[in-house]
Amino acid sequence: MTFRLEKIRYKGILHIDHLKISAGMVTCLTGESGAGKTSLLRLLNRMDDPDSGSIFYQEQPLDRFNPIELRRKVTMLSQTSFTLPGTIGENLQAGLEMTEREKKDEAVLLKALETVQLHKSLSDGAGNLSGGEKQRLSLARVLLLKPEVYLLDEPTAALDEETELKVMSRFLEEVKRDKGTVIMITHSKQLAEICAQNTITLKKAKEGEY
Ligand SMILES: Nc1ncnc2c1ncn2[C@@H]1O[C@H](COP(=O)(O)OP(=O)(O)OP(=O)(O)O)[C@@H](O)[C@H]1O
Repeated sequence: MTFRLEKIRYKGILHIDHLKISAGMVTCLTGESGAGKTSLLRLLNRMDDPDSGSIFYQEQPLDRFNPIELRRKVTMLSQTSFTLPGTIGENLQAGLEMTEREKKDEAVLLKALETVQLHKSLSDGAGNLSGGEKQRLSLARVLLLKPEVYLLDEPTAALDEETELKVMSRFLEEVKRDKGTVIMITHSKQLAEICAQNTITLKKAKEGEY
């Protein structure tokens, strides 16, 4: 078990009586716009705390974790991807530096780009990448961090369907090899059908069990 939520109430947005999320699996989070999917991900790495109820990570209460340390293990990739000034290579290394990890060799960076199907050179500038390319760069950046849990908020929304499936199947293969856990918000039914081992569907502010 990775996460267990009990009697969670959050700002009138989330009412979750019981929810368990398994380790080493891909869980897709679906539900209509405004149902609270992003809010739920933010609770899981303590970007926000619930108003009441308990969340456990590996059976430890989440509020006992230092938020910064927790986010090294449970890492969120937000809906809006960003790039820093500089090259693609520098952008990849920056993710490692910002989280106080060792820099990686070029071969490792190139392998991450290949996984996300971003066919660019490490010395290319990151500023001119398209929205979909920036999204893939962000995916490569988080992949290099190798967290225990990946919280992905619509990681491929800017990609066409064919590229989305190709990128995510390779990305998830890589994560599974490292026994990582993925919790991913997606609006793509096809992506959820192909990739998800579990699906959680949130409903708008209604009492209920998931
Ligand atoms: N910190 C906050 N305080 C108050 N309301 C908030 C807060 N964060 C989000 N909301 C509201 O809570 C609702 C759920 O937002 P959330 O972003 O979690 O939904 P979502 O399911 O991820 O939606 P989408 O699919 O459109 O991204 C929205 O109505 C949003 O405006």
